[in-house]
Order: sequence, then structure tokens, then C-alpha cells
Amino acid sequence: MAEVPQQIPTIDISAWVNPASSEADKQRVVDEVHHAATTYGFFQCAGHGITPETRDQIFNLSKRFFSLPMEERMEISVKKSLGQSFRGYEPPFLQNHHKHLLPDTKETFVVGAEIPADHPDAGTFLNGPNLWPTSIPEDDFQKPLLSYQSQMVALGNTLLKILGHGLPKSWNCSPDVFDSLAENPAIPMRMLHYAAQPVHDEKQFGVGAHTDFGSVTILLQQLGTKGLEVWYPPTETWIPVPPKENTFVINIGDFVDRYTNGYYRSARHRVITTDKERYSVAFFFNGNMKLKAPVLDGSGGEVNLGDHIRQRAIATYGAAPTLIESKV
Ligand SMILES: O=C(O)CCC(=O)C(=O)O
Ligand SMILES: [Fe+2]
Repeated sequence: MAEVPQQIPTIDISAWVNPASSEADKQRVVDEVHHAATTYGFFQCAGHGITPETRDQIFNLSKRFFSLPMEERMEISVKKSLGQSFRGYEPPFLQNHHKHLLPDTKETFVVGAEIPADHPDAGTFLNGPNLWPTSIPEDDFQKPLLSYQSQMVALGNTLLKILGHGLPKSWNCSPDVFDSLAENPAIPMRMLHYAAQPVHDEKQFGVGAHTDFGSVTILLQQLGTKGLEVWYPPTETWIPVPPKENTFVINIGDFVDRYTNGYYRSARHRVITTDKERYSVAFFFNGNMKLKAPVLDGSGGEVNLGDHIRQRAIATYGAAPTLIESKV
């Protein structure tokens, strides 16, 4: 029987980003990420270059948004976003990952790539203009959020490069193989707020057990809170993933799992409820929604990112028929 891991690994990727690093130091980063992605599907990422001030600023904005009156949040509800663009505010109890559970307690504000309404793709699945709260000045809210978004895109690209370098040599694919996946990517960022749940109900989760749909997720957690757990199949255990100073939690999504035929693992995870409120920000680097490509290990079969994500959204928002019927 495998030993129960107490935590997922922490990996400092700074040697990869620093042009002065030796090849051996860069390779160490590749090896560590490879180990985490094949074993856990999760790791804590340090040395990413994003400042603590940026992190504090993002949480302050999130707190400011979720403190707006409910009517104001509902004015920019996802239901009001253009076509199937899925932008704006999602109230609690909307998404359900399992029929036998209650819907998730989380509430969410979703920001994606800013696609103007007159763009040919606007209104198609995950494409369109963002919805912004009118009572917060643009410079105080949308500018810093979009700046954070571009830092997340850069980090997502870096992570895909590292993952590309870790693929087995026998597959004969270029280490830049994920470049086409990273082109013009869908990048929904979900600012998440979990209200305190003083009464425990075993059917109630912040987010029920699920895997992420896209390529790579970059998660920022509020220090001093808890709730995130990842499933480790060899020991059939949930491993807690506590927030750690100056790190992001990185996890592999379904698409990279399928694309690599399960080599990089998209691990199940969940957020349990606690008696303390919690904020987190999940940046989903979904990737190029138009990508259709053969599975990388040459075993046959094709992956289609857009179809996969659409089907998973339908499955998990199925408990919210009004949203799903009008949106997907
Ligand atoms: O809030 C968290 O820690 C994780 C949220 C999550 O797993 C998700 O939104 O997919
Ligand atoms: Fe998730």
C-alpha cells in the first residue's frame, strides 16, 4: 500500500524564468513539475514573479465586489452576458457536480478575455465583452483585474512550456507542442467567495468534487483559510491543499489529461465548507477553443477542446435549467 502523502509538492520555478540559469537548473524545474503533474496533478508554485502586493490588491478587489448590494451584483448577472459568453456574477447554489449533493455554496464573478461586442466571435461560447460593476471606477477595478489577467496568461504560457519539456522523448513531439493550445486562449477567471457555513451538512460543499475542464488552472487562495482538498487515488485519500505564502496552486485540467492520454493527471478536487468565509481566485487557462488535435502519445484518437468544455459546462450547470437553457 502506498504511503499517504501529507501534502502536495512546492516547486520554485524561478530558474526556468531567469535567463541566467544553467540548463541543469532549468531541467530540475522540468523534472519537478513532471513528477507533480504525473503523480498528483497538483503542485504549489513559488518563484512565479507575481508580487505579494498584486495578490493583496486582487483580494481587496474581490472583497469589494462581493460586498456590493445583491441587486447591484445581479445587474451584471451571467444571465445578462452576451450570448454564451459567460461573464459576470453567478450567485451561490448554481453549479452542481453530483446529483446526490446540494449545489455549491460559492458565488463567483467571472472575467474573461475582453472581446468587443462587434468581434465576429462575440456571443459564441466563452467569447464576449466582460460585465463590470458600474459603481466602482474603471481604474480601481477593471484595470488592475485585466493587468492581473495578463500576468496569469504569461504564467500559464510558462507552465505549458515547462510541461511540454517534460513529455516523454519517445513521443517525438516538440517541447513547444502546447504552443497551438496557448494561441488565443479562452481564459475565464473566477473570483470566488464562500460564505461561512457554521452548520455542517455532509451534502454541502463549497465546490463539490470535480476536475477542471481546461488545460491548466492557477489558483490564488486567501491565507489563513482552508477548504481545498485533492484526491490521491493510490491511497484513496483527500489531501488538504492549504494556502501558502507567495505561492499559487497549479493543477492540470481535463484537456491536458486527454491530450497526453492521462500522462499528466487532471485530479479530482473539492472545497469543503468551514465556519469561516473564504476568498479565492481561480484562473482557468482553458486554451484555444478551436483546437482539434491528435492525442500526443500517438495512440490514436483526437481531442477537441471546445466540445469538451461545452459538454462539461452543460453537465455541471444542469441543475440550473434557466441558466443552461439560455446559455449553452
Ligand atoms: O476555491 C478553490 O480553492 C478551488 C475552486 C475550484 O476548484 C474551481 O473553481 O474549480
Ligand atoms: Fe476546480
